[in-house]
Amino acid sequence: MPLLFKRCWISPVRAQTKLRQNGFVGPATSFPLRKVFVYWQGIEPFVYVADPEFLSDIERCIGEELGKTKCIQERQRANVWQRFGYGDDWTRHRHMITPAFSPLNLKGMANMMVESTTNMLDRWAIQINSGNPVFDMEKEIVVTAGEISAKTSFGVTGENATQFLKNLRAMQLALFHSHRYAYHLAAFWISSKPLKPRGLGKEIDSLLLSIINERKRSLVEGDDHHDLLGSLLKAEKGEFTATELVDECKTFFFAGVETTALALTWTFMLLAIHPKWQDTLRDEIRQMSWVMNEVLRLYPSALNAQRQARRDIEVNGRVIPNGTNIWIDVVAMHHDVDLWGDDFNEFKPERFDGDLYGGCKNKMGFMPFGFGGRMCIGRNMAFMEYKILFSLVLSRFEISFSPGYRHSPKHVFSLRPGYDLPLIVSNSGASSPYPGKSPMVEFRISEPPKFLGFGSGSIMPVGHGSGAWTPNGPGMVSGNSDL
Ligand code: HEM
Repeated sequence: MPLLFKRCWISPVRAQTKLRQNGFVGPATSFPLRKVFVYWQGIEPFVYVADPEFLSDIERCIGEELGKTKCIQERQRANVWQRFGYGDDWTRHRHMITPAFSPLNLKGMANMMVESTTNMLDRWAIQINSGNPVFDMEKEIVVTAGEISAKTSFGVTGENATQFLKNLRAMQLALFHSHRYAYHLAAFWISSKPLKPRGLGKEIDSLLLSIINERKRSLVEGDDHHDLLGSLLKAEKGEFTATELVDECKTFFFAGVETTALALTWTFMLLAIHPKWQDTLRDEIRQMSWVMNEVLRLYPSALNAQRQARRDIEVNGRVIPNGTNIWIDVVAMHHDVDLWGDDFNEFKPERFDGDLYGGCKNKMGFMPFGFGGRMCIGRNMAFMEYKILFSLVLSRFEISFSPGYRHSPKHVFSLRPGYDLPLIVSNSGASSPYPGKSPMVEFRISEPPKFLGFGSGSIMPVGHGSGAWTPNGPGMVSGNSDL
């Protein structure tokens, strides 16, 4: 007992006193761990939250009461990156883009996903036959997810797609200043004239603008595109300015590409460690959702969510003053022993068997796609891409670890492997449950995608009342709309 007292009380207080004497100030030491406290970034107050109970109360707030944090908005604006979700007219934008994510529209995108994935797998087959079975899986996935995102966002294909992706990747490089990206992108730069990061924003904007103008012309002629831009143009009926449309396209691309690519990347790693799950998924595609949930629990693409109080908000009898930022620590909640139990650090997709929240003691403790009215609008699209990609991969290949892998997840904007993800890919010896054809090709031609879990309307606020994320639907039908 005295040892515990020393470790939990005496030592931290001593350390804190010493730090304060040396001018380091911050929240006071606390035992047990505080899950809600205030800290400052310069003159900006932040309420740190890793308590789902507290979050449940915040979630009741409507969209106008809780916006995105303005200080982060300023930083992103400076980076010519997405603006969606920050401005005062978020409601109008969200309404306008919602139909683009309808089940019918998503179904029209399945072909594009199948095509890009099949191209990747054909490349793999050639490389394996040439005697080199080791792939840097993160790079493979970033390239393919980027291609899928360019196609599904604004229908960019062929030569245009290649040039567009080069520019966008170069812009990502300029944004993230990460040596890892520099490495991947170098390959694209070698074969084309390098772009100056400063000119990139403008170059991408003008490329997008030309795509948008072309698409507006073809829309008049009755051309029907099933990508996100196509649906948006049909819905907005000239209401959006050219700048807004360009911003929207950038949002579609950036919001979808990193997040999905990382979910896929970490899944590859975990499936290589747990080959049993590769077999399970070959037999039972339904379990793909469990695996994706579990991957996003362990390695959430978005490590945190942020909000800003737009008026005084009452939470459990306490008031969060107007203007206060709220920093929600998603990764802390996803790894909280009190919420998940002793096996919280283990890869156990079966915890999602029959439970949308994986047995989490509080459903707000599992929020890979955010929460409330601002929850990720592309989550069903991500699920679709995930399922298509893995069903195609596993019907042809087996994945195993390369001894070169060094496990060191790194927080560079999102959570990514610190030192590549080298994996060995071999032709699958398993008997495919889909002899002669890929499962998703069948899905593509026959029926509406059952797993997408939408309600029936086109404008569907999500996550209201019922709490956090509802992968298969029940909470997705309209409730108290805060749109
Ligand atoms: C595994 C894949 C994905 C993950 C983990 C993910 C996660 C997230 C998260 C955490 C947010 C913030 C939600 C909040 O603040 O409460 C978000 C917002 C958003 N996501 Fe995703 N996302 C994924 C895929 C996609 C895809 C494929 C798209 C499609 C283009 C997309 C489009 C968006 C948009 C437009 C927003 C802003 C929504 C708003 O502010 O109203 N996401 N996403």
